[in-house]
Amino acid sequence: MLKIKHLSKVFNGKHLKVLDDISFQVGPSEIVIVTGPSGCGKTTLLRIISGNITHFEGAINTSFSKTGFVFQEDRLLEWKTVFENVCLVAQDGNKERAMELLREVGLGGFESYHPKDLSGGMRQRCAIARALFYGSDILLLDEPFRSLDHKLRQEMLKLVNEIKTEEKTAVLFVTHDIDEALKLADKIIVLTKRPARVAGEFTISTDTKRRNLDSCTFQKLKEKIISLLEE
Ligand SMILES: Nc1ncnc2c1ncn2[C@@H]1O[C@H](COP(=O)(O)OP(=O)(O)OP(=O)(O)O)[C@@H](O)[C@H]1O
Repeated sequence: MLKIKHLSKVFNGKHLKVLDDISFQVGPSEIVIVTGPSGCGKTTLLRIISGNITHFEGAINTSFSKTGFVFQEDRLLEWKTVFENVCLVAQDGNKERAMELLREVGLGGFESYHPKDLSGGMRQRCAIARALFYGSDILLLDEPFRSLDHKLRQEMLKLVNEIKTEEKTAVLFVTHDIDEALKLADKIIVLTKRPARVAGEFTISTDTKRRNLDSCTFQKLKEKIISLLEE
Protein backbone atom coordinates (compact mmCIF):
# COMPACT_ATOMS: atom_id res chain seq x y z
CA MET A 1 0.00 0.00 0.00
CA LEU A 2 1.19 3.53 -0.83
CA LYS A 3 -0.31 6.21 1.40
CA ILE A 4 0.07 9.86 0.46
CA LYS A 5 -0.89 11.99 3.41
CA HIS A 6 -1.43 15.75 3.39
CA LEU A 7 1.29 16.29 0.80
CA SER A 8 2.20 19.90 0.00
CA LYS A 9 5.07 21.31 -2.04
CA VAL A 10 6.32 24.84 -2.54
CA PHE A 11 9.07 25.75 -5.06
CA ASN A 12 11.28 28.82 -5.42
CA GLY A 13 11.74 29.82 -1.80
CA LYS A 14 8.01 29.60 -0.99
CA HIS A 15 6.87 31.66 -4.00
CA LEU A 16 5.31 28.86 -6.04
CA LYS A 17 2.87 26.59 -4.24
CA VAL A 18 2.37 23.53 -6.44
CA LEU A 19 0.72 20.85 -4.29
CA ASP A 20 -1.73 21.65 -1.51
CA ASP A 21 -2.72 18.99 1.03
CA ILE A 22 -2.95 15.99 -1.32
CA SER A 23 -4.04 12.68 0.22
CA PHE A 24 -4.90 9.37 -1.47
CA GLN A 25 -3.84 5.71 -1.47
CA VAL A 26 -2.72 3.12 -3.99
CA GLY A 27 -3.43 -0.48 -2.99
CA PRO A 28 -1.62 -3.62 -4.18
CA SER A 29 -2.53 -4.56 -7.76
CA GLU A 30 -4.55 -1.35 -8.14
CA ILE A 31 -4.37 1.10 -11.06
CA VAL A 32 -4.76 4.67 -9.84
CA ILE A 33 -4.87 7.38 -12.49
CA VAL A 34 -4.12 11.01 -11.69
CA THR A 35 -5.37 13.69 -14.03
CA GLY A 36 -5.43 17.47 -13.78
CA PRO A 37 -4.81 20.68 -15.72
CA SER A 38 -1.40 21.26 -17.35
CA GLY A 39 1.16 22.56 -14.89
CA CYS A 40 -0.92 21.72 -11.80
CA GLY A 41 1.82 19.54 -10.30
CA LYS A 42 1.27 15.94 -11.47
CA THR A 43 4.91 15.31 -12.40
CA THR A 44 6.01 16.95 -9.15
CA LEU A 45 3.74 14.54 -7.28
CA LEU A 46 5.33 11.51 -9.02
CA ARG A 47 8.83 12.90 -8.45
CA ILE A 48 8.14 13.20 -4.74
CA ILE A 49 6.76 9.64 -4.59
CA SER A 50 9.75 8.28 -6.53
CA GLY A 51 12.17 10.05 -4.17
CA ASN A 52 13.50 12.47 -6.81
CA ILE A 53 12.25 15.43 -4.77
CA THR A 54 12.99 15.13 -1.09
CA HIS A 55 11.75 18.41 0.39
CA PHE A 56 8.00 18.50 0.92
CA GLU A 57 5.38 18.72 3.65
CA GLY A 58 3.24 15.73 4.62
CA ALA A 59 4.10 12.05 4.48
CA ILE A 60 4.58 9.25 1.98
CA ASN A 61 4.22 5.82 3.59
CA THR A 62 4.79 2.80 1.43
CA SER A 63 4.89 -0.93 1.95
CA PHE A 64 5.94 -1.47 -1.68
CA SER A 65 9.57 -2.55 -1.82
CA LYS A 66 10.48 -1.87 -5.47
CA THR A 67 9.33 1.21 -7.36
CA GLY A 68 9.73 1.40 -11.14
CA PHE A 69 9.04 4.53 -13.14
CA VAL A 70 8.70 5.84 -16.65
CA PHE A 71 8.89 9.60 -16.89
CA GLN A 72 8.04 11.81 -19.88
CA GLU A 73 11.73 11.75 -20.89
CA ASP A 74 12.89 8.15 -21.44
CA ARG A 75 16.38 8.36 -19.82
CA LEU A 76 17.83 5.60 -22.03
CA LEU A 77 21.61 5.20 -22.15
CA GLU A 78 22.61 6.16 -25.70
CA TRP A 79 25.73 3.96 -25.77
CA LYS A 80 23.83 0.80 -24.82
CA THR A 81 21.61 -1.25 -27.12
CA VAL A 82 17.88 -1.60 -26.57
CA PHE A 83 18.40 -5.05 -25.02
CA GLU A 84 21.24 -3.80 -22.79
CA ASN A 85 19.16 -0.82 -21.65
CA VAL A 86 16.42 -3.17 -20.51
CA CYS A 87 18.75 -5.71 -18.84
CA LEU A 88 20.70 -3.02 -17.00
CA VAL A 89 18.05 -2.57 -14.28
CA ALA A 90 18.09 -6.24 -13.22
CA GLN A 91 21.41 -7.73 -14.20
CA ASP A 92 20.60 -11.16 -12.74
CA GLY A 93 17.18 -11.10 -14.41
CA ASN A 94 15.97 -13.72 -16.86
CA LYS A 95 17.20 -12.60 -20.30
CA GLU A 96 14.39 -14.54 -22.00
CA ARG A 97 11.92 -12.40 -20.06
CA ALA A 98 13.69 -9.24 -21.32
CA MET A 99 13.29 -10.49 -24.90
CA GLU A 100 9.65 -11.34 -24.26
CA LEU A 101 8.93 -7.88 -22.84
CA LEU A 102 10.60 -6.23 -25.83
CA ARG A 103 8.34 -8.29 -28.12
CA GLU A 104 5.29 -7.33 -26.02
CA VAL A 105 6.04 -3.62 -26.41
CA GLY A 106 6.50 -4.14 -30.16
CA LEU A 107 10.31 -3.93 -30.21
CA GLY A 108 11.04 -7.53 -31.24
CA GLY A 109 13.80 -7.34 -33.88
CA PHE A 110 15.16 -4.03 -32.52
CA GLU A 111 17.10 -5.53 -29.59
CA SER A 112 20.51 -4.60 -31.01
CA TYR A 113 19.55 -1.06 -32.06
CA HIS A 114 20.86 1.96 -30.17
CA PRO A 115 18.35 4.52 -28.83
CA LYS A 116 19.38 7.16 -31.41
CA ASP A 117 18.12 4.83 -34.16
CA LEU A 118 14.63 4.57 -32.63
CA SER A 119 11.62 6.88 -32.98
CA GLY A 120 10.33 8.77 -29.91
CA GLY A 121 7.53 6.24 -29.42
CA MET A 122 9.93 3.30 -29.73
CA ARG A 123 12.27 4.85 -27.17
CA GLN A 124 9.34 5.29 -24.81
CA ARG A 125 8.33 1.66 -25.27
CA CYS A 126 11.91 0.58 -24.53
CA ALA A 127 11.71 2.60 -21.28
CA ILE A 128 8.44 0.83 -20.45
CA ALA A 129 9.99 -2.61 -21.09
CA ARG A 130 12.90 -1.61 -18.85
CA ALA A 131 10.54 -0.55 -16.03
CA LEU A 132 8.61 -3.82 -16.35
CA PHE A 133 11.83 -5.90 -16.37
CA TYR A 134 12.86 -4.25 -13.11
CA GLY A 135 10.02 -6.24 -11.53
CA SER A 136 8.68 -3.48 -9.34
CA ASP A 137 5.62 -3.95 -7.19
CA ILE A 138 4.53 -0.40 -7.98
CA LEU A 139 5.02 1.34 -11.31
CA LEU A 140 4.87 5.14 -11.67
CA LEU A 141 4.00 6.25 -15.20
CA ASP A 142 4.06 9.90 -16.26
CA GLU A 143 2.14 10.22 -19.54
CA PRO A 144 4.12 7.32 -20.98
CA PHE A 145 2.00 6.83 -24.08
CA ARG A 146 1.79 10.46 -25.16
CA SER A 147 3.89 10.03 -28.30
CA LEU A 148 2.28 6.77 -29.46
CA ASP A 149 -0.34 6.36 -32.18
CA HIS A 150 -3.85 5.16 -31.31
CA LYS A 151 -3.22 1.44 -31.99
CA LEU A 152 0.03 1.32 -30.00
CA ARG A 153 -1.59 3.23 -27.15
CA GLN A 154 -4.36 0.61 -26.96
CA GLU A 155 -1.77 -2.18 -26.95
CA MET A 156 0.23 -0.51 -24.19
CA LEU A 157 -2.90 0.01 -22.09
CA LYS A 158 -3.64 -3.70 -22.50
CA LEU A 159 -0.09 -4.52 -21.42
CA VAL A 160 -0.36 -2.34 -18.28
CA ASN A 161 -3.61 -4.07 -17.43
CA GLU A 162 -1.99 -7.50 -17.88
CA ILE A 163 0.93 -6.49 -15.70
CA LYS A 164 -1.53 -5.50 -13.01
CA THR A 165 -3.57 -8.72 -13.15
CA GLU A 166 -0.77 -11.22 -13.84
CA GLU A 167 2.16 -9.74 -11.91
CA LYS A 168 -0.02 -8.05 -9.25
CA THR A 169 1.82 -4.78 -9.82
CA ALA A 170 0.21 -1.56 -8.58
CA VAL A 171 0.27 1.32 -11.06
CA LEU A 172 0.12 5.07 -10.47
CA PHE A 173 -0.42 6.65 -13.82
CA VAL A 174 -0.60 10.33 -14.91
CA THR A 175 -2.57 11.15 -18.05
CA HIS A 176 -4.56 13.96 -19.65
CA ASP A 177 -6.61 11.42 -21.58
CA ILE A 178 -9.89 10.86 -19.74
CA ASP A 179 -10.97 7.95 -21.95
CA GLU A 180 -7.65 6.25 -21.18
CA ALA A 181 -8.35 6.79 -17.47
CA LEU A 182 -11.90 5.43 -17.74
CA LYS A 183 -10.70 2.33 -19.61
CA LEU A 184 -7.92 1.41 -17.23
CA ALA A 185 -8.37 2.87 -13.75
CA ASP A 186 -9.59 1.27 -10.57
CA LYS A 187 -9.52 4.77 -9.13
CA ILE A 188 -9.26 8.21 -10.75
CA ILE A 189 -7.88 11.19 -8.81
CA VAL A 190 -8.78 14.56 -10.33
CA LEU A 191 -6.59 17.48 -9.31
CA THR A 192 -7.48 21.18 -9.41
CA LYS A 193 -5.34 23.76 -11.16
CA ARG A 194 -2.20 24.85 -9.28
CA PRO A 195 -1.82 24.67 -6.39
CA ALA A 196 -3.23 21.19 -6.92
CA ARG A 197 -5.76 19.86 -4.46
CA VAL A 198 -7.84 16.70 -4.85
CA ALA A 199 -11.03 17.88 -6.60
CA GLY A 200 -12.52 14.39 -6.83
CA GLU A 201 -11.74 10.72 -6.28
CA PHE A 202 -13.73 8.12 -8.23
CA THR A 203 -13.60 4.36 -7.79
CA ILE A 204 -14.52 2.19 -10.79
CA SER A 205 -15.33 -1.37 -9.85
CA THR A 206 -16.44 -2.67 -13.29
CA ASP A 207 -13.92 -5.13 -14.74
CA THR A 208 -11.86 -3.42 -17.46
CA LYS A 209 -12.97 -5.98 -20.07
CA ARG A 210 -16.65 -5.20 -19.41
CA ARG A 211 -16.43 -1.40 -19.51
CA ASN A 212 -18.55 0.38 -22.09
CA LEU A 213 -17.42 3.97 -22.32
CA ASP A 214 -20.56 4.87 -24.31
CA SER A 215 -22.82 3.71 -21.46
CA CYS A 216 -24.74 6.25 -19.44
CA THR A 217 -22.68 5.54 -16.30
CA PHE A 218 -19.34 6.17 -17.99
CA GLN A 219 -20.60 9.20 -19.92
CA LYS A 220 -21.84 10.76 -16.67
CA LEU A 221 -18.54 10.04 -14.96
CA LYS A 222 -16.66 11.57 -17.89
CA GLU A 223 -18.84 14.71 -17.76
CA LYS A 224 -18.26 15.00 -14.01
CA ILE A 225 -14.48 14.73 -14.44
CA ILE A 226 -14.48 17.29 -17.28
CA SER A 227 -16.55 19.70 -15.21
CA LEU A 228 -14.09 19.38 -12.31
CA LEU A 229 -11.18 20.01 -14.70
CA GLU A 230 -12.89 23.12 -16.05
CA GLU A 231 -13.50 24.69 -12.62
N1 LIG B 1 12.33 21.92 -9.88
C1 LIG B 1 11.43 22.91 -9.99
N2 LIG B 1 11.71 24.16 -9.55
C2 LIG B 1 10.80 25.15 -9.63
N3 LIG B 1 9.56 24.99 -10.15
C3 LIG B 1 9.23 23.77 -10.61
C4 LIG B 1 10.15 22.67 -10.56
N4 LIG B 1 9.52 21.57 -11.08
C5 LIG B 1 8.29 21.97 -11.45
N5 LIG B 1 8.12 23.29 -11.17
C6 LIG B 1 6.90 24.06 -11.40
O1 LIG B 1 5.85 23.38 -10.76
C7 LIG B 1 4.64 23.50 -11.52
C8 LIG B 1 4.07 22.13 -11.77
O2 LIG B 1 4.90 21.43 -12.69
P1 LIG B 1 4.62 19.90 -13.06
O3 LIG B 1 5.60 19.52 -14.12
O4 LIG B 1 4.60 19.10 -11.82
O5 LIG B 1 3.14 19.99 -13.67
P2 LIG B 1 2.30 18.92 -14.48
O6 LIG B 1 0.94 18.91 -13.90
O7 LIG B 1 3.01 17.61 -14.53
O8 LIG B 1 2.29 19.58 -15.94
P3 LIG B 1 1.98 18.93 -17.38
O9 LIG B 1 0.59 18.36 -17.31
O10 LIG B 1 2.05 20.11 -18.29
O11 LIG B 1 3.03 17.89 -17.65
C9 LIG B 1 5.02 24.28 -12.79
O12 LIG B 1 4.63 25.62 -12.61
C10 LIG B 1 6.52 24.15 -12.85
O13 LIG B 1 7.10 25.26 -13.47
